[in-house]
Amino acid sequence: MGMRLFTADAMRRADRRAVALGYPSLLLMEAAGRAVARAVREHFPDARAVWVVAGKGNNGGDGFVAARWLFLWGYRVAVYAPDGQAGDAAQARKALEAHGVAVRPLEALDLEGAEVVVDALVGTGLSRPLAGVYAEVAARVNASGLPVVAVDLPSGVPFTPHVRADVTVALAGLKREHLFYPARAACGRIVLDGIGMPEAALEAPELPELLTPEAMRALLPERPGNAHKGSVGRVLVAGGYATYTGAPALAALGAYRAGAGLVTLAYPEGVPLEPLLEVVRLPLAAWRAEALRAARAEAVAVGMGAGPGGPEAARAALELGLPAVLDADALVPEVVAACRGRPVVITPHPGEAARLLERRAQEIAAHPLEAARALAERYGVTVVLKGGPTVLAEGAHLAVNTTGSAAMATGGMGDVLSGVIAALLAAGLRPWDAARLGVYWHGLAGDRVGRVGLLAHEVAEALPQAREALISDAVRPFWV
Ligand SMILES: NC(=O)C1=CN([C@@H]2O[C@H](COP(=O)(O)OP(=O)(O)OC[C@H]3O[C@@H](n4cnc5c(N)ncnc54)[C@H](O)[C@@H]3O)[C@@H](O)[C@H]2O)[C@@H](O)CC1
Ligand SMILES: [K+]
Repeated sequence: MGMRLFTADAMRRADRRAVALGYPSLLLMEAAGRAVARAVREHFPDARAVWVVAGKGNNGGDGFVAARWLFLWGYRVAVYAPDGQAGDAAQARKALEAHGVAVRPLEALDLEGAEVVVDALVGTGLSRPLAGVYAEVAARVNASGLPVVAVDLPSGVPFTPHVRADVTVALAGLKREHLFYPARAACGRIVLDGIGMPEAALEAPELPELLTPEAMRALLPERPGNAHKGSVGRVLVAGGYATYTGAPALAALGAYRAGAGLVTLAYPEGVPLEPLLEVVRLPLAAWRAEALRAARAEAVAVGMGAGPGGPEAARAALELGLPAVLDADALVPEVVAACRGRPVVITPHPGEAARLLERRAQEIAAHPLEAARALAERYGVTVVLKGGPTVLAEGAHLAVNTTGSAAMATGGMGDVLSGVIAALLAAGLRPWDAARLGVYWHGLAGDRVGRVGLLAHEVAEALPQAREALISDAVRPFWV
């Protein structure tokens, strides 16, 4: 089973399924609280005094459990919470108080002497922005500068105000707030703990898939020992325009670094292309399919730096009937609308997606999952909606990438990605597999180069070693 990205509702359903399977919910809370206590011990090994702020729901219950274990491990512990817990959370509170640990009201919060704060005010049960004493506690915790370990989610996200955590212990599964900004920025380092939740309870194929190293490794095309340059994928890159001489070259580089055997670059005659020794050049007087056939390609990437010639280049490339990646200047509604049901991957950024959906780019960026799904529905193609994180859609399937960083928001990065996906299509992968693996691998390569100042060609250069790392099991997802 692939890993899924949960919403609060979906996690509640998983909870109920676990209970229906016979799994006692108090055991989940015990495991959750203990995982939080362990996270405190591991991430702040020098701390001896931990203050816990807890709410009325199960998130608070996890906080009481964490406080009990920290107390038993010899920490100085102070716990602040309102009265009125019920069910498991009330039990967890009693178990803590049985050790003689007093729970004081939130209003009495005094952070003097604390070395770490555990934030267990609210988790997935948040129903409105924090206000009153909760908002005050969040503000005081933030202002204290003390390290914060959040239980499941930093309390208050995705609204403001919210707690800003250094470590967030995600329970049972990752939620949207752990992946998407601005909430993600409040999480700090994210560690996922399974809390003993039965696998069957977590099965939720309707939810977006999270791209994991295991799942992506399985998609890597094999490279037979007797491969030759014509047998592992021939890619045609079509693009370029007066001032955009680097974009198609970067796509060609991406395709080669992702394993293509031969890359041909078609571009308008007279465009002074960046030199790339290994690329076969195909200068054209006009964008015509007959001319492009000469490349004998198995997949095509079109649109990178094509300027106003983008739509024409795309029409000619699509006439070849090959699996295709449409990017940049090829992403106009009339062109994409002709691709329904064909093996076509489109790779818009929010601005291009806005053009295709006739919406505002801010709207797309604020609701990327919904936008990717809408694009897939409207155009009947495989969608790669680039962003932090990149979101993918095909038919009813959604996926969210887990590699890459804001360092990859630089010129040419998307061109490399188009080349990578085209190489994977040429190697025989289905569009959904080529798109998911391409996005994941590209991000992984970026992560290996650095966190700021990345150049697109460096990311392309890092693709082979990222692949080696993936194959040799040396890649850990960000939540481990
Ligand atoms: N399967 C799971 O994921 C498990 C989840 N557990 C914990 O349970 C949490 C969810 O528990 P609940 O559904 O009880 O919800 P929470 O405890 O997250 O929040 C609900 C409580 O917060 C109050 N509340 C909501 N919005 C508020 C606001 N703005 N200001 C002040 N109070 C507010 C509600 O009235 C209610 O008392 C998870 O985040 C996790 O920490 C664990 O106990 C173990 C199992
Ligand atoms: K919390």
